[in-house]
Amino acid sequence: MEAEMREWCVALPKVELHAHLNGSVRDSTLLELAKQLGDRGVIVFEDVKDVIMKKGRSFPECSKLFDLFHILTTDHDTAVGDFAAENVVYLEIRTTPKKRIYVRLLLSIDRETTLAALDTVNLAMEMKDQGVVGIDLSGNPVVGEWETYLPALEHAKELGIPITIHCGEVPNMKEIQAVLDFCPQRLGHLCCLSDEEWKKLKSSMIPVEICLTSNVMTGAAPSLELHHFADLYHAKHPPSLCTDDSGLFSTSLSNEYYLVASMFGLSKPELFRLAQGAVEFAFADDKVKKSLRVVFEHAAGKGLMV
Ligand SMILES: CNc1ncnc2c1ncn2[C@@H]1O[C@H](COP(=O)(O)O)[C@@H](O)[C@H]1O
Ligand SMILES: [Zn+2]
Repeated sequence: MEAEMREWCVALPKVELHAHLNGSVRDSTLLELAKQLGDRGVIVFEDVKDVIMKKGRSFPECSKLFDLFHILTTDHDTAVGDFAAENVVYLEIRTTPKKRIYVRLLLSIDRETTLAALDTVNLAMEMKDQGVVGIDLSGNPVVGEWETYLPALEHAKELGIPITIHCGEVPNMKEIQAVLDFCPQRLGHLCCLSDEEWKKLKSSMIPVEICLTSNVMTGAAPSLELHHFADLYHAKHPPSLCTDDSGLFSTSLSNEYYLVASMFGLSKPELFRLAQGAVEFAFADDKVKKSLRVVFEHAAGKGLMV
């Protein structure tokens, strides 16, 4: 039964709206990269080994890892980095497609690098016909002030670039209220909201990127059972299930769907509609959304809903 449900969740077409590129690198890959850097004397492998392999991750531990990600993934050991290291300035990379997948990029403003925020928005604008479809605000949630990101985010809004914001991973009433007032196209997390903010969110109908495993692992949510997904879902507030950092938290999008089924008792048709609904919150253009709708119609036609 459990295995059958897991398989069904894998077969279900899914739309991922909240995945950090470097957070999606597997820990075995990170370990391998760290080992190579250790061998070359760039880092001390023994110092980082335990951080990479540790399972429960508080925010301070996550931010330690974020710093490490930065070193590991900008140190030219990744495929694209190898080309960059030898001054290749334009790269046409080819791959044999196994299955059809649309990939779009959101550019993240990192809370720790306020100065780059405006440049990030301008870059997103420049690259809007090259796969970049939006802006995100993320990074260590206990760092930085909302006011310092606001001008760049306002600029993005004026340019018509869709925005999603990490909000309420830690209790920060002032910022949560300001973010809700800002009214981005999507919001991520929303774990630590007061009753009043909760009400405001629900009346806004802003879609929420729900990251169950991430929230439980970082301690942003008290437990899976008590996660606010259930409340939002029953209030018919639009949620979309996401992984956040599938590598960092050893999860997958199929697993997040499975967790919702096993923890909150959603049926297959309900899970199907949850996945299907996320198409409408994607930042991709209408043409892409149209073909995604067809993917779900076909899947329903093939009897996947039951
Ligand atoms: C756990 N919850 C989280 N909260 C906030 N920011 C997070 C995050 N998980 C990841 N990131 C952000 O994504 C970066 C890694 O991917 P990229 O280098 O951008 O591909 C991290 O450095 C952090 O800034
Ligand atoms: Zn995130």
